[in-house]
Amino acid sequence: MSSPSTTADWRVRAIEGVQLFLPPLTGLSYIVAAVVQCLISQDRNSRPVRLRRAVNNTILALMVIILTSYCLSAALLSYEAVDVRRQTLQDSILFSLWSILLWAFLTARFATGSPRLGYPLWNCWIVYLAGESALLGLQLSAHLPIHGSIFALQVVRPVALSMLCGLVLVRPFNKRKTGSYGQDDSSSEENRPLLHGLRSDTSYSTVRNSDSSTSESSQDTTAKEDISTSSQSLEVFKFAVPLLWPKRRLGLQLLAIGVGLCLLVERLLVVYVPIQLGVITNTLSREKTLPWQQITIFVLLRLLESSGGVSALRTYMWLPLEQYTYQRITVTGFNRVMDLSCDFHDEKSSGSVWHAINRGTIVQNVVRKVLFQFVPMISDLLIAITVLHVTFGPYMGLITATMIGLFLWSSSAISELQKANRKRYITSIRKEVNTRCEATNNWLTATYFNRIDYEKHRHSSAVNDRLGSELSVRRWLRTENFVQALILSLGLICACFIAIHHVSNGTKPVGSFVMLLGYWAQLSSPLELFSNGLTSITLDLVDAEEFMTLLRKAPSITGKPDATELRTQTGVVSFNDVSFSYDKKRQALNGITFEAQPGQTVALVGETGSGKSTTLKLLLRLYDPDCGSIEINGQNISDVSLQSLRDAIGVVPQDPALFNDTLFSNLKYANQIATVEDIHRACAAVRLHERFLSFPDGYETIVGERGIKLSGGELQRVAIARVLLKDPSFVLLDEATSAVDSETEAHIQHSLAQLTTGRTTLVIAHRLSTIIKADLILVLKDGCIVERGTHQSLIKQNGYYCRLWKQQAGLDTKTNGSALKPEAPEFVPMGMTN
Ligand SMILES: Nc1ncnc2c1ncn2[C@@H]1O[C@H](COP(=O)(O)OP(=O)(O)OP(=O)(O)O)[C@@H](O)[C@H]1O
Repeated sequence: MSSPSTTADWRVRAIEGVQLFLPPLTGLSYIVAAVVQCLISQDRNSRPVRLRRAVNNTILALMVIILTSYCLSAALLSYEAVDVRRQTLQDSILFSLWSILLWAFLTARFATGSPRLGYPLWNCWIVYLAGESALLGLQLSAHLPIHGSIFALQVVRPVALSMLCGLVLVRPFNKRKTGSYGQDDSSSEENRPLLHGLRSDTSYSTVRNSDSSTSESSQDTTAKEDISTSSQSLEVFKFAVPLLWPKRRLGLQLLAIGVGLCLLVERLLVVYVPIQLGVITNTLSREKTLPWQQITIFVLLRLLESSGGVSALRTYMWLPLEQYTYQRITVTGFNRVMDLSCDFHDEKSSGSVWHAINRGTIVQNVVRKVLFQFVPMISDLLIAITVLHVTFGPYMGLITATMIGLFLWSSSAISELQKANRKRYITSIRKEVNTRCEATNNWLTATYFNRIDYEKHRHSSAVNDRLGSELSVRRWLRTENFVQALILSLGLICACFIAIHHVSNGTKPVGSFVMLLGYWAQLSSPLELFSNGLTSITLDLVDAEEFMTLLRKAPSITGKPDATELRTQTGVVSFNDVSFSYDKKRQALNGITFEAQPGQTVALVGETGSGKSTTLKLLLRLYDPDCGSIEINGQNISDVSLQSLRDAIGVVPQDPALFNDTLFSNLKYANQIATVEDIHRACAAVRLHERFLSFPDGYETIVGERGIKLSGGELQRVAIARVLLKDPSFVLLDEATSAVDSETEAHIQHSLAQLTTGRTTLVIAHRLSTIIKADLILVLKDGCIVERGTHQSLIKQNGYYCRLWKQQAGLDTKTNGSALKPEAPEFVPMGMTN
């Protein structure tokens, strides 16, 4: 072999340039493509494609061939370099070593992760194909002397790369059905978008939105776990940053800028402290006098770098920002839950919703960890590689990069391995919280059935399950730490050899060795932080995503932007051929048509589950009908604002609930501008005023959770008093007298008569005796109106209503001795008494 005669040839320079820049540029393109892919991951078409085993193996084999060819090239070139000292050889060896590092990473990623194709990988293949082809072309045209086997390896690589790229070209990017290379990935969990099901049909998905909400919910967790931590972080960032940036708060924005500057200064300190230490050592070894000036600078830099220095200032400035973000996140989460529609609230488990709202602060944690731990860590690593590369030459840079690569790869590989453990851990935490919530919420039921011990046992086994799964996660963490410590030590040994070699040769001063030790220490801590942080951030991300799910959930019932106010002056309510189904499988209402004239009372009767409550829910727009329309005074209720609609309607529910507050506050809840006199008058109307005054604390009596400290009759009358205070135009009564004895019922009937006077009323009744004077009685069966008319006309029809009436009469005769006693209380609207 002879040295090239045309070293000044531009082609040689071009070869050097390609060899120098190809590996880092490809690495960079991989990162950029990964980020871009993650940013557009919501777009189904851009998601990576899961591969068949055969294609998978072919790709893996080709990647291994390329990796091996670089290993062989490095070995052959090194062997050649023993005899021939030539700069181009050194460049080629370095190029091979960097390529080994890159391809080892790509191959390991492809082999250990669930194999999938995506832009990042395609990108690397294409860039490398271009680079290797250019190298080959330049080498041939420059007539550079080249070893036969090295040349053969140089030819093998573009061929293998072309085959890889060919696979990309043959395989349609967006193929969704089973094709020559891909499986139908529409069902693949791996290929679900990050926030799969989080837009409208979420893990909190409603029966209405999804036929298979349960299975989807459980798959959600799996899908979330399958997505890499980095892409999850980006998703959280995309979502959280607009929420966390203090818009229109100049003071806070300045603080945020201050925090950014502190981070920058901290990075500069990371560079300068070890350099300064090296300078002191060099001065000491040269001059044998104390370099006071250098030492003072070093001490100052160390002070600034310590936890009492710049980082303390950063933390100080971060505090108001942290409070701001907490306020925004918690308030936004709570507001969203309160704004969601009835379908969500029917479906939810309160434990998981509270958990999700509380865990909203995790979003803040993720942002904080990424901003203050991960971004600085990455920049510290890049700085360390650059400084060591510049100080000790390319091999030191290579060793540092290899060590970092191995470290990060082992972290993510172990993290991948403990995916199942982590999933179990997360599930067990949820189970523990839910068990606790359910048991305490249902304490009374547990007591009725003497199941307190059972609940205690259930809770304690949930806690044990949680602790058990936590133990395996923590054990894996220890293993991870051990592996990483090993990698760090091996890296340090290699680096020390290179540094000592330079120092002993006299090419570098002793100070550079001290500087290396300083950098290594600086490298170790962020890397260890990374390994611990990765697990905690993965867990945080699952929680953060749960919170994001909540925020992304849109209410299914909303007011139209051009909604008008409801006109309530007359008070006609009409249902026009209304049909509705909760789950789109079973009809709850079918072709309901009726009209309630102003001030009239329309009664809904029928067997249980026939759709009576659903009719009232539709009028309140808790749900929208699937077809047909509901009108009030000729206005379709879906065209008026929800606010004005619900303002106009008063509801006395079957099972009234109060807040755990005083009687007075609970009554005032119905009308914030009601005076004490108004409240007393309303209570007097329902015959409760005297009774409340007789309580030791009077109106200040705390009613207990959901009003547990009041009797059923009292509760029902408080509900009526509240509607009286609200003074609505329409009244909906759902079994308002269901929980009372005959005497109380008589009182309540009196109150109801007052309440319904002049108001259009829809009333649900099981006891037909309470509605015999209603203007219109609708008899429902299986969601349809089977009979309609007044009591007398329905009895004359001798149909279903008549049978019900007779049944109840018989039942009443058996139980009370009188079927429909003439004195039995009847629901007689005030307007109908004469
Ligand atoms: N949130 C819901 N999700 C799914 N199905 C529901 C829901 N609420 C009610 N249903 C179903 O819709 C049907 C009608 O229920 P609805 O509550 O209107 O009956 P009802 O006539 O008021 O019964 P009851 O007299 O027992 O109160 C029932 O079959 C019920 O199981």
